[in-house]
Amino acid sequence: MSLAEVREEMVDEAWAGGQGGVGDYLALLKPRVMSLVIFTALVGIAIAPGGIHPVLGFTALLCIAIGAGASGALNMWYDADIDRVMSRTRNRPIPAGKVTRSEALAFGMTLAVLSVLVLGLLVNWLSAGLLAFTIFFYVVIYTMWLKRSTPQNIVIGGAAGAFPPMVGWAAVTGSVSLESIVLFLIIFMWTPPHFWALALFKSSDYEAAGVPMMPVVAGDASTRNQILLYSLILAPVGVLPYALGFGGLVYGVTSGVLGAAFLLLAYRVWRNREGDEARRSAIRLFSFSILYLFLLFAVLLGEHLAVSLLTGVA
Ligand code: HEM
Ligand SMILES: CC(C)=CCC/C(C)=C/CC/C(C)=C/COP(=O)(O)OP(=O)(O)O
Repeated sequence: MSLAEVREEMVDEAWAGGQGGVGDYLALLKPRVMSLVIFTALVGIAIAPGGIHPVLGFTALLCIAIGAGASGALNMWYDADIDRVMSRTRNRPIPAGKVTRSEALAFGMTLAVLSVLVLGLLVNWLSAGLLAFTIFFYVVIYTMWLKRSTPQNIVIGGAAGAFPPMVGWAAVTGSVSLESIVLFLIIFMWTPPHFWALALFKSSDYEAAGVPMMPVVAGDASTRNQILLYSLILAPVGVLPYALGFGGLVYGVTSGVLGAAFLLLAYRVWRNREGDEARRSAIRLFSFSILYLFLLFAVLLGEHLAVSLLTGVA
């Protein structure tokens, strides 16, 4: 069945009520992926200079979390046809028949509007504007446009995932400064190797769904070259917070070691092109990519908190 036929069939189902429970609505928020998005936003909030009242800081984080979840629900609303075809996603609430597309749309829109309004009214409008832009970028620019039209989809669209620390930083400072741009750049350079490593061993899924992901369009060899290229840029960009003085020595050393490990795994993906070893290398890089980003931001946060405690400066 083509995507157009799948979409047609789903329109007929759209107004029949689903039997979704709380768990299905929670799944619409893509909680596992969004947990790391939310963590990077938390770090943006925590290391921004000047500090913020804890209640407001918590409110900002909650709004970012709800906005991120809302964008996940809107992504699942639009991508229901693709999700039904791919083995990795066919048990999601919409293809599984638990939630209808219109229910997901209403749920996502309500949460998106609420998260932006509350952030604007209670914290500041710069961060609310950035949050609205991030949701728009993921749902409209990435999901509705680029994902189905170009193999550069995740390079450009992936910028959405890089905004959350900048939103957090803006919630505290009311500004966008070099530091938050560097945090953006780290996630921006990280996204292509993170996703293409997975796409290398899931490419048949994307091919079946007609999604022009890099390995489907340009082939595995070109994807491997590009993974290595982005990893070569990512490793030094990851050290920039230290070079610019907002990450301490512990961060400097850790980011250097983590960057070297990332590069080594990317090199192995580049070198191992055949059989089981190729698959294992790609899975290893994908899994490590998540640990890499988590540890990088965790060390930045941990060292910042430790120094603040020792010097008494928040
Ligand atoms: C356009 C950019 C991105 C694409 C296409 C992408 C794609 C994916 C896919 C397909 C998975 C596989 C499993 C799943 O669906 O749960 C995944 C897992 C994951 N991604 Fe990404 N990702 C992107 C950006 C990000 C960003 C920005 C973050 C966080 C900062 C992130 C964090 C994660 C995490 C934590 C997992 C593991 C989830 C689990 O344990 O199941 N991803 N990603
Ligand atoms: C604050 C805020 C709005 C944050 C949004 C952050 C964001 C854009 C994260 C992107 C991560 C993600 C789930 C990509 C999946 O791509 P996909 O949708 O192609 O993956 P799929 O095949 O699993 O649906």
